[in-house]
Amino acid sequence: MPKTLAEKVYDAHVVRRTDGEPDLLYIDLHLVHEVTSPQAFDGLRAAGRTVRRPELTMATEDHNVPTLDILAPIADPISRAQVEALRKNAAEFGIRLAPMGDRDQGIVHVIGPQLGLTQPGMTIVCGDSHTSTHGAFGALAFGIGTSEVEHVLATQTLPQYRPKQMAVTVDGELAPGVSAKDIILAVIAQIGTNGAAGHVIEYRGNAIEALSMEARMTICNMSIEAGAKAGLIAPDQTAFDFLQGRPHAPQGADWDTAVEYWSTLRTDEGAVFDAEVVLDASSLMPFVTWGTNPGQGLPISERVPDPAEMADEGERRAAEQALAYMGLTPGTPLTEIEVDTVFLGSCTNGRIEDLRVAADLLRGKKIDPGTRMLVVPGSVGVKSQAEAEGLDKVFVEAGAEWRGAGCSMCLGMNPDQLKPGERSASTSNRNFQGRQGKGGRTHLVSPSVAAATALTGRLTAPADLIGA
Ligand SMILES: CC(C)[C@H](C(=O)O)[C@@H](O)C(=O)O
Ligand code: SF4
Repeated sequence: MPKTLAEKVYDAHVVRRTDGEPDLLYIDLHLVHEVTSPQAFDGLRAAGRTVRRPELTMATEDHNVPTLDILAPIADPISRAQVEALRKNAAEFGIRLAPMGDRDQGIVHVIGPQLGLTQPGMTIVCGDSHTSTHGAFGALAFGIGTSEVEHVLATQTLPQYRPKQMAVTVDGELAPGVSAKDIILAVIAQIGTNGAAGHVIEYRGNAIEALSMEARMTICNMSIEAGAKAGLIAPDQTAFDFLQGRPHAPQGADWDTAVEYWSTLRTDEGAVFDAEVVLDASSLMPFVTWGTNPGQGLPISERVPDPAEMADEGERRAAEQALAYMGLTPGTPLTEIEVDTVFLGSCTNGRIEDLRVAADLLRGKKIDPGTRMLVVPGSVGVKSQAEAEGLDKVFVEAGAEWRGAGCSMCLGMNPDQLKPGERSASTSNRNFQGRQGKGGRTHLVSPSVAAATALTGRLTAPADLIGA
């Protein structure tokens, strides 16, 4: 029977299948961070268990780490306790850890691909919803809860039910200044934050095939914001080129064998999807969110929507609440919304290509004097690469702050936060109430919109900078 890519990867990892019970899946790679792992390790300890395959497990510090003064003790007691617990647990259970200051440290979803740990055809889990990022390589990658983290640590397996399959097909050519972030924001605006619930999304079509790995990761990263369990893309030459030569990628004859297998990882002709969504890339504009969930987004040329014009009662109420929280008035052109903060970073858009795109727009210019811009590389590796290319200088000369690696202002679990009432343009993936700090207001944008916005102090499309 013809199978989808996700079904192939899933079926290749089933170690036990019994009627009326979930399948038991083998897990190839388990990524760990400080927030969702302490209780899992406590559970192991209490049961006298060990980690079944420590060499398939890798930990990093990302959510709670400051991006300034990383040698000083972490001020916040909860953050400090979580980071210290991870260090103790990694040492006790024999797991590799990239602590603050280590050259491999960074956001868990940035370092996996960077180190070549993330590979096509794998099952990858982490106690973190944006684990879907790794699906860009044709891996079945998804977030798990802390009790599941404990299960994977103890057994290297996970009970699962077979997910449903959704195809998101994107054909056509993106206009200049329109990026992967705009594709995924448009998809979520179209299907809603619950639109892919219970499904694994496969992104396909020539617009997806034309994307770099960084851009594919941006798209897969936000699958969860459409409610999906995971998102993936068939691995191709672009994926193989990205991986070749990375520290954990196969080498020599093993590389050739791996590529041969990886090349079979595509959806068979005639495979059936439970749902299909189609998008025309050539019709897309830069997208920005106006509300408090990632589905509340519009092309930047539009105006703040009027809840009164929304037919659906639930949608109308959600929009009313969102606008009240965001302090926005219906009918305001989105490009007139002024921000005080621009955040460029996160596991959605904190990779080298994202920094390059933004630096290209900022080179030789100054950001708006009333706006602060934080540039936070997703990992120490991204930071070093950017510095080797002189991007840090471009940002600093433009008036932005160049920081250390971590989740930073993506979420309020570290010192980088919005103050109540402050408004950001942010390249991250969630605009929930209080996400970037209590009372903070978030507009999700692409890296190029972030840079253009930093220059003007209001939501701005890169195309509108021409001649400015
Ligand atoms: C802290 C962690 C559990 C959380 C997640 O699962 O996604 C965080 O990374 C986020 O982005 O909200
Ligand atoms: S960067 Fe943001 S979305 Fe990604 S793992 Fe960190 S907190 Fe979660």
